Amino acid sequence: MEYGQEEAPLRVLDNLNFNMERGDTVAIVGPSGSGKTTLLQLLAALEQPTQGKINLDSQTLSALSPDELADFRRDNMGIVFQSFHLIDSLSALANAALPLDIAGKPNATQLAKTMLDRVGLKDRVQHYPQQLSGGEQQRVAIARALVHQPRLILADEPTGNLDEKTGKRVADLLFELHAQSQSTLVIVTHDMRLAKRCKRLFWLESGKLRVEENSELSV
Ligand SMILES: Nc1ncnc2c1ncn2[C@@H]1O[C@H](COP(=O)(O)OP(=O)(O)OP(=O)(O)O)[C@@H](O)[C@H]1O
Repeated sequence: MEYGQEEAPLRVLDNLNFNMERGDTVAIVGPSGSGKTTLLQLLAALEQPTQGKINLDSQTLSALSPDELADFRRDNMGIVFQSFHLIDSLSALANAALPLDIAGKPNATQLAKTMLDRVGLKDRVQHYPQQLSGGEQQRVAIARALVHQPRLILADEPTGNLDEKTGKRVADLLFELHAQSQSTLVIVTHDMRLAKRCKRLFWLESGKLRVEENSELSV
């Protein structure tokens, strides 16, 4: 994966080749600037690889048009962004219901309420993002990412902005929801305690990937 102009491209990821199994938990780790977010964006098809391809089950993501990609993402992925990306003009409930609303599901509000309850925000459903703490906003973002039970959950530094206690709570929640839905969970993190809760560690450095099976899984 390269960024930038043709005459001076910046090669961020170089010849990566890996598989993930359904139900896997993967932590993407590595120094700042090593391409962790880039890799997550590629998996989310928010960026396209300069060379090579990414398949999710039998679907090659780069073969899809932007509209098809948006539909594919909506149906199959839940993305938790580092800076939440909540919509300020929508309540917590409307934010959490968004993926289902967009997909035209009739019971979107009820499912979003149930999900907000599960993330401990039953009493905050009518609050707007600016009326919520960082941890609460992150939990709304998780509820929104998981409300449609995606096959693939992608989370970029999901605990990065949170204090230790809230961070642990948010991480517990991600793993719990992952276990219940048998989805594949991919987390970008600097936090090795969080990374070690994953079955596999993807170490990125100087554009290369080293995959390590986690023998000391600490859930
Ligand atoms: N849109 C872009 N255009 C040009 N260069 C980019 C772009 N996005 C990222 N980069 C560069 O690619 C490299 C990898 O960035 P990336 O954000 O993937 O790293 P990271 O490992 O997630 O870093 P951090 O841990 O600091 O968040 C960096 O050198 C960055 O400057």
